[in-house]
Amino acid sequence: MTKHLILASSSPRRQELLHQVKIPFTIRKPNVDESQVKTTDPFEKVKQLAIRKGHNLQLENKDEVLLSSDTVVSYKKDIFEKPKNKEEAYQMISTLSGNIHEVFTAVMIRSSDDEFIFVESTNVEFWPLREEEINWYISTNEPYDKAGAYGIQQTGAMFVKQVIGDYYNVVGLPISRVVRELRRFSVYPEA
Ligand SMILES: Cc1cn([C@H]2C[C@H](O)[C@@H](COP(=O)(O)OP(=O)(O)OP(=O)(O)O)O2)c(=O)[nH]c1=O
Repeated sequence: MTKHLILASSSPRRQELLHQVKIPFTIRKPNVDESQVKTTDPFEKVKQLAIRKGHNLQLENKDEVLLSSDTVVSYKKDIFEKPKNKEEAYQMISTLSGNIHEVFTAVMIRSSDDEFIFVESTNVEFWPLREEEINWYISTNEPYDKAGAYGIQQTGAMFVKQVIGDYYNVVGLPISRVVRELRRFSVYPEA
């Protein structure tokens, strides 16, 4: 029997990507204090955050399947989440300038009798950036709701020299793998 997806996320990108592949869903927003997760390892961090978001909400019946997710940007030993202000946004983008960084997204899928979590990683290379273009980009206000202070799917595209791995993972959900894993939970696209 087909089950119904509950998206435990307020990210507009995750909603758009599920719409793009025609998976019907209902949004239920988790309320999680992300500062409780202390690990400095990006793989562990996204995993623990996705688990917290997923377990913050109740499954209301056996026909529901819940999906939660978390994305961070990582360069060398640093983890970049959403910048809190202009200075943090500048610091993040200037660190990424001219370098290859990694984007980690964890996805947790759970039903009343099963649970599965995976982490996908994508490498992104930025062109060397000028101070003026970084400041101009920050003035568009695009960085503030995005891990690493850029949106590859928006104006941030102008920084990207190459993407190695799943592009959609950078946007916040590795959608083709998600479709495959959801099938195992009896959640399918609808025409
Ligand atoms: C790197 C990058 C991140 N992002 C976004 C994806 C995520 O929405 C956000 C990382 O923050 P998250 O904490 O993963 O997600 P969120 O707070 O937006 O939503 P929720 O916790 O309710 O699921 O950064 C982009 O949109 N484009 C990009 O290029």
